[in-house]
Amino acid sequence: MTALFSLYHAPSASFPSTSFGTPLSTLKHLSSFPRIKRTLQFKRTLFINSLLSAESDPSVPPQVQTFWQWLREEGVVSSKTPVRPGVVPEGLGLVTQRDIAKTEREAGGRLPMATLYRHSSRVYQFYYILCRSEEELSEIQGTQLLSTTLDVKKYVQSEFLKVKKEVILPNRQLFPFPISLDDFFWAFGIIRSRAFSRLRGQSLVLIPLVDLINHSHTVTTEDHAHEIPGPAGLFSWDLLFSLRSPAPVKAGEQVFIQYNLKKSNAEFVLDYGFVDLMPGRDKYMLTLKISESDPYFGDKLDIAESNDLGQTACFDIILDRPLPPTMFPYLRLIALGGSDAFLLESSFTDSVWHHLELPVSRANEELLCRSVQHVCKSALSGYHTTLEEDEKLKEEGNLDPRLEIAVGIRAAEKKVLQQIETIFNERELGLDGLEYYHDRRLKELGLVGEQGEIICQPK
Ligand SMILES: C[S@@+](CC[C@H](N)C(=O)[O-])C[C@H]1O[C@@H](n2cnc3c(N)ncnc32)[C@H](O)[C@@H]1O
Repeated sequence: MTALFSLYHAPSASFPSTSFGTPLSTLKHLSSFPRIKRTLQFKRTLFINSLLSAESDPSVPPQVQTFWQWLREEGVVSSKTPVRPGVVPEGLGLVTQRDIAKTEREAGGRLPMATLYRHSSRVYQFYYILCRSEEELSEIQGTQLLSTTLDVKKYVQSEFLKVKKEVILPNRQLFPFPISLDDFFWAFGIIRSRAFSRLRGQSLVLIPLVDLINHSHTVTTEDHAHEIPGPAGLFSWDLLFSLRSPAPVKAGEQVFIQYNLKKSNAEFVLDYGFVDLMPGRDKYMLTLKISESDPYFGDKLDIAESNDLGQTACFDIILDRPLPPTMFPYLRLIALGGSDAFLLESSFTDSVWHHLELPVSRANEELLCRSVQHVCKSALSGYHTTLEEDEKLKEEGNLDPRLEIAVGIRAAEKKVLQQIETIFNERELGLDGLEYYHDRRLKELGLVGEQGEIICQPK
């Protein structure tokens, strides 16, 4: 693995594993902008002669050429740097200047951390989901992506008001122009899509140049950021942050990393502005809840909690994958009542979950099937198009890229909902053929004959 860049983070601290984007929960814990150290030290001596410098590549925007030139003057990059900025289908990217195959030696230079350059709108054409008009957002009407987007928007808006009051207004002279909510959305987007996260106890770092690296679904490891000891100045030694290509790359090709293996396509759109081709990213989150008005609420909650679930449980349903294993027991627990309520008695405390892993009674299984079918139907009725209409639009092609993403997201959600519906429709049709708690109990007691008949005396 070749190190593309290595850089020093002052003061020294450990760099645990790194990837782009950070969980929203992490951001929610930040009451204001994350504190970002102002200086970084890049390693000074880097790899091989440039075949084509960024400043001689006319397709690279002038701001990036100026930036690259400045990096050269600062000694951050040199003729030996193995990559250069290049114009690629994903906007800008890092293109190799020679074959990259194995790890080599590095040294350091300095780079002001606050140096950020605004990208052309082309690169970020998908990004501004937070800034999209009502009309554009209506294309994802009914989707979980829309509700998450609106929640995030509300959160960022409230953070903006706080930052404006506590930081911007009292320090007006520090800002070259008035900061609007849209500027704040832009900054939020930059951090979400470009910052390295999970560094040094959850802080975020923005690293210009390194952040030009794009994502590819063909990369199956998030192993690209490393912490290595090395020289951090003339007389100092520290831990260096090193970005490495996860795979060998031929000269002139683009280097990619894997941004995140776990995120859904909706999260990809929200964080990075594109959908990924990796299978398993199309998901629908089904939220199930034990109602407070349930006469057995307390008992059910105890059982859920002793099995690492709660009053509310969220299940990620993935397209073309089986349902999460704990979903059926939880559904049976919610639906438990009537003559099945004996399972909630204290004598069953230790075994109830085991019983819920298999069908309890016809009534219980039928109730849960109907409830899930109802949830799916109601979710499907919230979209303003049908799956067939979406598929037709996709087939016709020539969609505006933003619309293509919207259609992709809403079609994927509908496919998952239809998949869930089909599973529960088929289950309902097969209710008569299932074995329930009492059947199993009679078998255990030896009260069922060869032909399935109930016998009076144990065999
Ligand atoms: C960390 S930046 C990478 C550099 C970026 N391409 C640029 O021009 O500055 C992340 C952004 O690059 C774009 N990007 C990265 N990988 C992509 C991919 N596989 N497909 C489409 N866009 C991608 C998205 O706009 C994403 O938000």
